[in-house]
Amino acid sequence: MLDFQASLLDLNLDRVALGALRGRVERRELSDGAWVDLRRGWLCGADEVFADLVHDVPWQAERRPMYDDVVAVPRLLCHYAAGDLLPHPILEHARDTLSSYYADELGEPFVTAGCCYYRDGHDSVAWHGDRIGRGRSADTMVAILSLGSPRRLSLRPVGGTTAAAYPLGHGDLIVMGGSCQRTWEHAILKTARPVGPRISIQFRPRNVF
Ligand SMILES: O=C(O)CCC(=O)C(=O)O
Ligand SMILES: [Fe+2]
Repeated sequence: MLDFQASLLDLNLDRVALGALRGRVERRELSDGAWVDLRRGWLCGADEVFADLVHDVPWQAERRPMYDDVVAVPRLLCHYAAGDLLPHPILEHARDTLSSYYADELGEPFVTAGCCYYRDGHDSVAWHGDRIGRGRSADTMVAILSLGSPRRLSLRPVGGTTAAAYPLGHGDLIVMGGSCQRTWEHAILKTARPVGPRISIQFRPRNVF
C-alpha cells in the first residue's frame, strides 16, 4: 500500500528529487557500536531513475570460483570508482548530500558507488561484511539507496542469527555505520516470493569495499 501511494506521489510530482535528511533520518542502534540509519522514500521519482539505470548502466554478469567450479554471481554489478562520472545526475547529488550530512561523524566523503541489479528473487548476496580495506578494522559507513521492488536487507551479529531485516525499495536510504561492517553481517537473501527487479547503489568512502 505504501509503495502504491509513493508511486502516485511520484507521478504527481513528476520530478526526480531528494527529500530532506535533517530531522528525517531514524537511527537504530544494533550492538557493539553498530547502527543503521533509515530514511524511507528519500528519492522521489524513483521509477524514472530505476528505468534510466536499467538502460544506461553497463551491467556485468560476474563469475567467481567456488570449490572446484566457477559459478555465476547471482546479481548484475557495475562499480564506479572515485572520480568516475555516475550514471545519473541524481546519484552524484545523493553522494554529495550524504557526504555533507555525515561529514562530522564520518570525517571524509563518500567517493565510490557500487551498483547491484537483482533481477528477481533468485538474485541475492550472501551474508558478509564490507570488510575489504578499512571496514575490517575501523568504523566506517556504507550508504545504500534502493530502487525498484522492495527486498529485505537482513542483518545479524557476525555468526549469529538474523536479528533485523529492513524491506528496502523505491527510494529508501539505509546507512550502516559504526562497527557494522566488522561486528555485524548483512545479506539480501533469496526469496521464493514473486518479487520484481531491484537496484541498489552503495556509496562508500575511500578504501572501503
Ligand atoms: O543490495 C544491497 O542493498 C546490499 C549490497 C551489498 O551488501 C554489497 O554489495 O556489499
Ligand atoms: Fe555489503
